[in-house]
Amino acid sequence: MYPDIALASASPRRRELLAQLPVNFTLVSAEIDESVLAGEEPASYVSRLALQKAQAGANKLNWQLPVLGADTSVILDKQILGKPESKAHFMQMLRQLSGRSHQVLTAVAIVSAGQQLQALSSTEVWLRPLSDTELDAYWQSGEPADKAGGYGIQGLAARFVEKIHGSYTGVVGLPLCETERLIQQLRRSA
Ligand SMILES: Cc1cn([C@H]2C[C@H](O)[C@@H](COP(=O)(O)OP(=O)(O)OP(=O)(O)O)O2)c(=O)[nH]c1=O
Repeated sequence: MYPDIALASASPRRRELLAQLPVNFTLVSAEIDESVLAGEEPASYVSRLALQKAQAGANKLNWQLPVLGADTSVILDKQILGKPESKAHFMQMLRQLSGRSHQVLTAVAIVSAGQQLQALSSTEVWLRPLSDTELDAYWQSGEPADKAGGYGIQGLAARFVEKIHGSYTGVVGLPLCETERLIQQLRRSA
């Protein structure tokens, strides 16, 4: 069937989540520079990146299809934590996240030739205290490497999570409630 939308993402999680909505989609790659700008607030950062991913995807497709982009970051005391660059970086991040709560922000953007739609999902996640031995074993699993904040709530790190307040799918990378709402808005305006 002809796709309604393109997903500008290399993330298998986003692909699986979007497949849960009644929408036909195709994939497009969109590499962008993910550096944080000087003085940039976390919410502005994730929103800008989601939009840039969608725009980069739309450019590749010559704006023939609406394109969806998303970005997830872990925020601790206004500090933006991206993916771990090394084991040392991972240990440093998870020691900071251990035994307290942090925020996970996921921004979603849909761009088409005529419009730009955006949503922001914010979730508070509480991790229990984590020992260095547990963290070492978790790093060896390979799971943390491609995850913002160095953990995956949907994977082996599930047992570290005491509670969450907000959107589970938002933490995994694509808040489905907000995303479906944006797709409906797009259809209404078509
Ligand atoms: C906190 C958390 C993040 N993540 C993932 C979601 C995102 O894929 C990733 C954050 O990196 P992003 O830069 O948002 O996305 P990405 O590089 O994986 O994919 P894209 O091509 O769309 O840019 O971390 C989880 O899978 N589980 C979690 O619990």
